[in-house]
Amino acid sequence: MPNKIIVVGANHAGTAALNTILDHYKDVDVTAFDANSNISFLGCGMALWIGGQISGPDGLFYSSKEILEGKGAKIYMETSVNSIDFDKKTVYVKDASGKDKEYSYDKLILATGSTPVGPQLPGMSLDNVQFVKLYQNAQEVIEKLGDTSIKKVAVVGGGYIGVELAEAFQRNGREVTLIDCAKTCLSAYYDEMFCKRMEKQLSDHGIHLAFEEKVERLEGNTRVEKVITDKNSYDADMVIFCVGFRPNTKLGNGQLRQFNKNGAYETDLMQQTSHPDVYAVGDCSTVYNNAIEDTDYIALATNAVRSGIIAAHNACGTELKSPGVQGSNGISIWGLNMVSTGLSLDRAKKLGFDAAATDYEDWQKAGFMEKDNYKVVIRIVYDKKTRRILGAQLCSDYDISMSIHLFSMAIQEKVTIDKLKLFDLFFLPHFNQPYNYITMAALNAE
Ligand SMILES: Cc1cc2nc3c(=O)[nH]c(=O)nc-3n(C[C@H](O)[C@H](O)[C@H](O)COP(=O)(O)OP(=O)(O)OC[C@H]3O[C@@H](n4cnc5c(N)ncnc54)[C@H](O)[C@@H]3O)c2cc1C
Ligand SMILES: NC(=O)c1ccc[n+]([C@@H]2O[C@H](COP(=O)([O-])OP(=O)(O)OC[C@H]3O[C@@H](n4cnc5c(N)ncnc54)[C@H](O)[C@@H]3O)[C@@H](O)[C@H]2O)c1
Repeated sequence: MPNKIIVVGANHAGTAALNTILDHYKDVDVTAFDANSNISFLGCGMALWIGGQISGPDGLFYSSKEILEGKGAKIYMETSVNSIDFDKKTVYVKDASGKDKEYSYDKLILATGSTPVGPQLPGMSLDNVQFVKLYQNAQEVIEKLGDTSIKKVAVVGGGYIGVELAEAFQRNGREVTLIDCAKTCLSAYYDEMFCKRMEKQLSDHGIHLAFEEKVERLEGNTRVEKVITDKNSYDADMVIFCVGFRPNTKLGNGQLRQFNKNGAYETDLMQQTSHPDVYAVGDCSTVYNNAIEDTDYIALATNAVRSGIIAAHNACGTELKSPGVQGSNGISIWGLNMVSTGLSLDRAKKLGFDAAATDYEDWQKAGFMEKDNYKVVIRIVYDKKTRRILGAQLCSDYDISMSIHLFSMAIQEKVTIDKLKLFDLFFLPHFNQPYNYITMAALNAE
């Protein structure tokens, strides 16, 4: 077992690694550095906070320096790791008081996460042009929203963050324009028929949609006033950019093997990098995607936590391999719930699969259940040659979120669409129908 483990970055992935080491390996000397002043901020709460759906940010943290130190770790906050000598196994840091220090390790876990993509456009340095990632970003936006002259908010990027924030700003009493260069919102996660349903939900609630538009510049004096796209101009007192994340790999650039698509640290199933003593976890690293049966980049808190646990056990000498991931995800906007896992039909085809989809729409519960009964739309994507399930999407005003886990497991275990046809699903009128839409969609598959 190694004596000394250093964890760089102590947000979701780093905290998961630290907790695993502290809970299971009593004799390890574990030290963590984080450049920020807080640990474990749940970014998912930012929209709920802005939209007034929760009363404040207090519940959005589940760990702290004190909690981790109480379990035996040494935690240095506001301490940036500036460089690493991977041969000498030494990290070089600048501590909170500005002093340079160095620390040696036996095993290193990199959990340096990601940073929001910032397009290089004229006007990006104007006031009220915001990014949303850290707790401090959320605080700043909330503080600025105290200014009632901020009436119009433009959200650039209609992915998960953008759609959630569009709802949040509208709930907050602002006029919202949601801009995306793609044809629709959430297009990385869902096929068009699901995206269109979300589009309708957004426009029914007053969000102005501007899709297939490319932002060219921002205009204003000191404060932003306009977003100029290749097709239109929108008045905006605040502009939020949420056009994706980029892995933060400054410390290992050129020294550790990197994913050809975006430079994330390439890891194996044990989260080990190209250097045997170095692991990488969370948003700075790759995962194995079972749907494509290959290495991939999927930035999610869930993957951060799982990869943190895996790296910690391996760094401490217990071999643990990841079963891979499916990128399962979900969103709930004004009560419209959508969940997906694996590949959409569109993405499967783009990746070269001979893919097909089987769709079904029905009521959630038996027809005689007059209350709280909602329509559900399901799509299951499968490979026509191997019959392997590649993905699934569900959409309803009913809470169908738990159904997606079945498909996540099916993709992980390489279940075929035919196996799903007579799969045992219970029936109780309070919950579902004897001819369950999952069964019906599978039975209808060609
Ligand atoms: C608004 C928003 C909503 C989200 N909602 C969801 C959701 O609903 N579900 C979901 O699964 N995911 C969601 N995500 C994504 C999720 O937050 C990320 O996938 C997750 O934060 C990744 O965790 P991480 O620990 O790998 O990286 P990060 O959260 O990026 O943390 C990296 C840490 O490393 C530290 N660090 C970096 N470089 C250094 C250095 N050189 N020295 C010291 N410290 C360093 C940073 O200070 C930071 O604390 C959301 C993200 C945002 C922004
Ligand atoms: N509910 C959840 O699970 C949840 C919630 C929030 C964030 N997240 C994760 O956090 C990460 C970051 O989220 P995100 O919303 O920033 O990324 P995203 O990948 O979900 O969406 C980015 C969007 O920006 C658009 N875009 C890209 N460049 C653009 C440009 N120049 N102009 C206009 N539009 C542009 C894309 O078409 C896409 O729709 C993702 O991995 C996401 O899955 C997950």
